[in-house]
Amino acid sequence: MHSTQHQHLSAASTDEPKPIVWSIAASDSGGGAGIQADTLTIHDLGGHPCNVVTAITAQNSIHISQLTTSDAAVLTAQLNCLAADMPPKGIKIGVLTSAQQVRLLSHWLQTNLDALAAKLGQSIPVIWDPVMLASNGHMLTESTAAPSTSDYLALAKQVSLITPNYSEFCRLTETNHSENMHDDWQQQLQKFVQKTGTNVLLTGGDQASQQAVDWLYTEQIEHTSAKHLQQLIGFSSHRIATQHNHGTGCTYSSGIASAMALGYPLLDAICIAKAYVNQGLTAGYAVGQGPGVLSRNGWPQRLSDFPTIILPAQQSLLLNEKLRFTKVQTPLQVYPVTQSVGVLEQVLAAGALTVQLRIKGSIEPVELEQNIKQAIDLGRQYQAQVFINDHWQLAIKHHAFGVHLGQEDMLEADLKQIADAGLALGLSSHGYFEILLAAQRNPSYLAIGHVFPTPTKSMPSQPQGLSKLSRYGQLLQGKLPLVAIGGINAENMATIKQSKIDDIAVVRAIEEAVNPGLSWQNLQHHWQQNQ
Ligand SMILES: Cc1ncc(COP(=O)(O)OP(=O)(O)O)c(N)n1
Ligand SMILES: Cc1ncsc1CCOP(=O)(O)O
Ligand SMILES: [Mg+2]
Repeated sequence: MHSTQHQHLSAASTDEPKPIVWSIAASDSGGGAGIQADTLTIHDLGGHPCNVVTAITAQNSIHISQLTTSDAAVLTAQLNCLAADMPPKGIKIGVLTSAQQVRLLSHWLQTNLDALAAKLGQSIPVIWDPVMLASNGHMLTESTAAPSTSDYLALAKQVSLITPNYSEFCRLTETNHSENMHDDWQQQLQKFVQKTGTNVLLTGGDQASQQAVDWLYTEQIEHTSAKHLQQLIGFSSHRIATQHNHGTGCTYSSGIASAMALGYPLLDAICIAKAYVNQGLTAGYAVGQGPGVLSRNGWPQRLSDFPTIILPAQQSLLLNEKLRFTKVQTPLQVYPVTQSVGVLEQVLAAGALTVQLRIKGSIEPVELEQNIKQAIDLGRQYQAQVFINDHWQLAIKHHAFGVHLGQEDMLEADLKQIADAGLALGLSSHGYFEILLAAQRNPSYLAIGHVFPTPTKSMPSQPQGLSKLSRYGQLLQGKLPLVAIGGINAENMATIKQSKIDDIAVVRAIEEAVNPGLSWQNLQHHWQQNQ
């Protein structure tokens, strides 16, 4: 790659305006948690931090010696002043010390959030970390003016996500807290989410298990497959043994707010923030005599820092067995995807070694099977890798080289049967969450899309763009073949090369060409030239 192209890519990501993220939280004079942890997180992940200080603590690494609450006028002045000039693309709420503060903020959000969102032309994610107790055991709510459960409920209804640990969740739901959560925590979680209409991420930080699992119960999430709504989803990582964990919860919630402010949907933002926390804990360090703080090392890029995704409703994905799919034998390079057996034959004759038959719409079963069989026979004739989209049973029946499945199909199909039949498997993904979920199935290649806007398919996700694509490329480079798809053509294909993605898949660039074979050769030539 030319050095000018490298410069172009880094300039493209740094030139983007930094999204403003508000942290509404308490100051930690020790610099490990609260406003200070949020500010470091927001900055480290590429946002501009703004602060609304709810309280000032005199605090070191061992204890809090004083807590001074901001009064209503001070709180309101900060909120209004920022709203007038620095509207947020994400908000994180931390310590609120009193019933008055909780009520004030509920009311302020109810009155102002929609107008701010309208001004920005997008919804504003609000992440509430209902911290009530500091990690050193100090109460952060005033005992004489503690918020009631109905105060908390009113605020819960104004936010997009709440991130309590188990004991905070018990306080929010008025359940008794024992050492470990009660057996019925799943029902409690579901009930609370249904009552408030708000997503809840029950964090496992205060549990003792070897795996640190955070359980999300979803309600409404923008730009996300309907399959993941009203569902329980686990985000699991090995618990990192360190005492330098002061500020973990603040970092997690402000990390989610920052990633959402950068345009990642909620499920992706949780993956990013958890990886950021794990990265910080791994290199945590002491700053006083007590527990130390998380290290700050920028955007997480190590796959091992990212969580394993658990979907309890999808029994097929709970298989412990690692499935082995046939590997792709040659790089996919420019990978044509077409609904026409005629086009498929033309690109094979022109030299394409990997192609996909993607038949959509209503078609007689007999004709469908005939088309699939013809495509597979052509693959044999040209010694090419023919993938069949969606129809995995027919692909197995007629011994295709491989099957391509979308995220939804992946949850329904019998992947073990595909692996046992010796077929290759390509999986689609649209962002970090789906990438991690698909990568856990060990596919032969992973498609990432849609990179640019495309009329070929309507999807809940938004176009990924080149900055996000580069991040996915950095995360997975060398781990499995990566294919970019969506809106790619001769004019923009060179920009994809900068993102460390190995291959590209195209529909219209081939199907709409007067001569599909020649078009494939031209695209392939340009792609190889940019090596
Ligand atoms: C190479 C490649 N990538 C992505 C897709 C999309 O597959 P899927 O998500 O199953 O959507 P449909 O193609 O079925 O609409 C693909 N076909 N090929
Ligand atoms: C099937 C599919 N999946 C993600 S984008 C896409 C369509 C890509 O089509 P085109 O190359 O015409 O933009
Ligand atoms: Mg499909």
